[in-house]
Amino acid sequence: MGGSIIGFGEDLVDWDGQDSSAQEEKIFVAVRVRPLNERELGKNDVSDWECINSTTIVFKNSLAERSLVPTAHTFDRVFGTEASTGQVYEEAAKKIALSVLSGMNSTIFAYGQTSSGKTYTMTGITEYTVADIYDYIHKHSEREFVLKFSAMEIYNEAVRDLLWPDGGPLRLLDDPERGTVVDKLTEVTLRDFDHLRELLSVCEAQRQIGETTLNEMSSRSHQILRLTVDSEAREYLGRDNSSVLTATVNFVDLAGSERASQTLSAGTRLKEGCHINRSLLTLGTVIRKLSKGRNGHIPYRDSKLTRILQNSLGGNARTAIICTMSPAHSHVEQSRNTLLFASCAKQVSTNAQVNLVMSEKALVKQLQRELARLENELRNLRSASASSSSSALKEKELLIEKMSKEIRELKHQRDLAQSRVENMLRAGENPASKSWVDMSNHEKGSWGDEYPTSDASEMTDPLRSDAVSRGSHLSDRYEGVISSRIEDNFPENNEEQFLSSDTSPRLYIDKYFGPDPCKGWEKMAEETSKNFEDNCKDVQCIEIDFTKRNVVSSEPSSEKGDDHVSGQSPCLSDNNSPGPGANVERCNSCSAILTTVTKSPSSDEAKEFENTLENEADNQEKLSDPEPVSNNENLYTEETQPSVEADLMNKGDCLDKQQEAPLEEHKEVIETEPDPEPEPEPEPEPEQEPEPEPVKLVEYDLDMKKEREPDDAKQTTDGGSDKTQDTEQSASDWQTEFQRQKKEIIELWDACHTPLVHRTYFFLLFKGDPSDAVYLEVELRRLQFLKNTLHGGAVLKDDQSFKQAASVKALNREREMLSKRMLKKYSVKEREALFEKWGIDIKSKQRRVQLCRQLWTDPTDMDHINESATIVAKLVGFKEPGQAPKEMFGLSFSPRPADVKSFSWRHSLHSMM
Ligand SMILES: Nc1ncnc2c1ncn2[C@@H]1O[C@H](COP(=O)(O)OP(=O)(O)OP(=O)(O)O)[C@@H](O)[C@H]1O
Repeated sequence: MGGSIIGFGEDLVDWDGQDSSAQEEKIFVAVRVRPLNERELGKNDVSDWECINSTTIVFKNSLAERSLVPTAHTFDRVFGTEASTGQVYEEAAKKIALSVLSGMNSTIFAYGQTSSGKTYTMTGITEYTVADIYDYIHKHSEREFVLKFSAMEIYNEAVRDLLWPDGGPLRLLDDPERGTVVDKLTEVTLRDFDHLRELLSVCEAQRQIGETTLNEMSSRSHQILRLTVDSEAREYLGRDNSSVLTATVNFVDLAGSERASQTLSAGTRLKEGCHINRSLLTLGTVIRKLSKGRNGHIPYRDSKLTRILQNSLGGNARTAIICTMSPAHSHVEQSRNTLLFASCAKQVSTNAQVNLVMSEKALVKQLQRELARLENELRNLRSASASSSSSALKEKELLIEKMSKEIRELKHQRDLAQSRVENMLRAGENPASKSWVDMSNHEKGSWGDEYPTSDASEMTDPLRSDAVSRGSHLSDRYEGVISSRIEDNFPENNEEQFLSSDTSPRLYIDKYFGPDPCKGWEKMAEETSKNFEDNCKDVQCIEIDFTKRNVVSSEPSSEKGDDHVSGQSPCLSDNNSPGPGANVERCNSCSAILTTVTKSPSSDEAKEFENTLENEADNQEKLSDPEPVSNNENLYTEETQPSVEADLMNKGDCLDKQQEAPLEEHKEVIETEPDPEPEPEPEPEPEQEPEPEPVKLVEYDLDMKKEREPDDAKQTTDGGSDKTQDTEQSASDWQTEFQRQKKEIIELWDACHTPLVHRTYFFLLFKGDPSDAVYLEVELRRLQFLKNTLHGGAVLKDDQSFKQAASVKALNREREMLSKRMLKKYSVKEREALFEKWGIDIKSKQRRVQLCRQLWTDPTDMDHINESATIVAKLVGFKEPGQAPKEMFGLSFSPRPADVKSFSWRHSLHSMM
């Protein structure tokens, strides 16, 4: 034997290096010319045909006839009169017949006119094949083989069991998986070769034979001998991962076509001849139609012969047809018909594949492996994207560290200032204490009169000096405001109480101005810092170019605050080129936070703040306004720290909203937002800026948080700064994008021939939760890569995912495997309902396969997709739609990012592309 079976065990099996997956190949067609028989020789008949080489037969008669018909015919193999049956077997039948050992169905036909040598040839081929099979079995003890034999004949359109001839005609049934099945056909498990020989003898004896003028022993029926070979590696016997190769080889000895005039038949023979000719005519029609590319209806069902042999006629069995013919001139017409049939058969393709029957557990394991592979792919993609942005993350961490340091510094300075104030008040040694005293004396405005703002620089108090050095007199104003408030409300003669050692002005501030807005600020600031850190980590993939641009272009300042910005932001770079627009939002947020913390207040802002304080009703709200703060303006800082915190918190809240807002919106805002920096002429002139200044980006964020100036009121209203609205908008953006991405993924699945179980798994996993964004992205990226790979991109031929994705055949196999599970997973009623729903005739053949072939075929129809996913989920055993089958497959997806809610899918998608 020339071939060998390799890869036993779990792997598929090859024969002679054939691919184990389904393969399309043409029917192998050979022609055998028998010698002139005695009758023909007795009539001095001459031989019209000659095989001039191993593939060509030529007609060698008169010139007149030669001009009308083709004289040379080429086939896969032609055998002249001298060829032995052994040779015919070796060169035309063996390879295909023995495919049965590698799990492929096969069929060997003999076709030809009566008395041309069909039975003579097929008997030999059957015996040679069986001998080789047993020879193989003996040489391969590592596998356990089970051979089963059955035999039937179709006589006058009735199917007879040759191993149980008295059983009466057999019915044909349509089985969705196996095709046409002969009901109740006897199948005998063979003990050994001798057992088979005995059975062959029985068949021979049982077959309908009659004497005709042309053949004393003419077969009056089509005979089909069927040998099924199951094999399983002994090593895996009874184990979970065992799988069985199972295939059938058919030996078909057709009845011979005949002419009543030639056979001089009448009565029974004539009737037989009619049936024979009719079924052969159908066979010829089937072959002719198949040879033309299966256009139109293939009349398999017109005869029992073609119904039974449907799998061999353009189906899933490797097929060889040996056409026998007489060379006699008297049969030239029949011979030409035979060659015409052979020529058509040559064009017909079959699609054989290895029939590997897996155990349930093996099937689950295979699916498990597939899912594990996908999980691994996801992980790799994720880590690849993470590492690509690790430098950005580092910068963010540095920034966070610096911010924390700054906060600590601010806290320290605030505490220091506060204690100084209190000490001074207690000691009554500075103007502040005087103010309190004055207040108690009801000297309205005395503070402001005695210590006008312009004179503040003359004071020696370090706090004031510090404030003055910053160019701001807010502390004066602030205290003045406090004094006037207390003047109005403080009870008379309360000085003693007020100045008592255990009483702090803060108590009064609390009492008359509401609770300390700074209370708990440190904690909140720390938390905010932490949140910010998390957010930055979450968006580690954001691009930093744009942010860099912001900072570089920020208003130059010698102030410490600006140093903070330039020293700690990841945006620090001299790279002025704007980054991708999609990253603007996040960067805005980050830089805005920084700027809010570090920016010095302007005198205008101080005034505004003062006005704010004067408005008691709005006190709390105003204190929370995100006014810029100087880290050195202690009092001011103290009172405005909540602004920083509120701003930070607002940033956090609106982070996603900003990220998901369309870029255009941002551009527009960037270009139209007024510059809040103090200007002598504060008229904003955005059009004067040819390019949006980075500082404006920062300002945009600030302004998003604070109330607009009165003249900006309209803008504020129109700007839709309402947080709820933004949140809703953000949610709706996400949903829209989610649906779009899901649709794209579904289409890519289809284009990449992704396994249905995989599709279903992910489809059910994605429920529209923003926390699934990362999975959605990774899957999308994976598919886009695969699609590029499949459609002309850089192709890694040996890449496993490429092979898997590219395999339509694998997908077909998966469909078939799924169809097998329908019996288990659906009741008869449920199946019937499904067939009806999916437009499949409940009596049609292979209806379960038909249904599974329809699953996931229309990526544009979401109802179809939903139903497909539901069915696959049920077949595979997902407990319920939406429940990821991790338990079943023993999978544990990597934990999701801790804060995926703030993960910007849009940003990461852009950054990954
Ligand atoms: N290649 C051959 N060499 C020698 N004898 C042959 C050859 N082919 C056929 N014969 C003989 O021709 C006769 C008819 O052969 P066979 O019965 O196989 O024909 P058939 O095609 O099966 O006919 P039918 O269709 O009528 O059953 C037999 O006696 C057989 O031995």
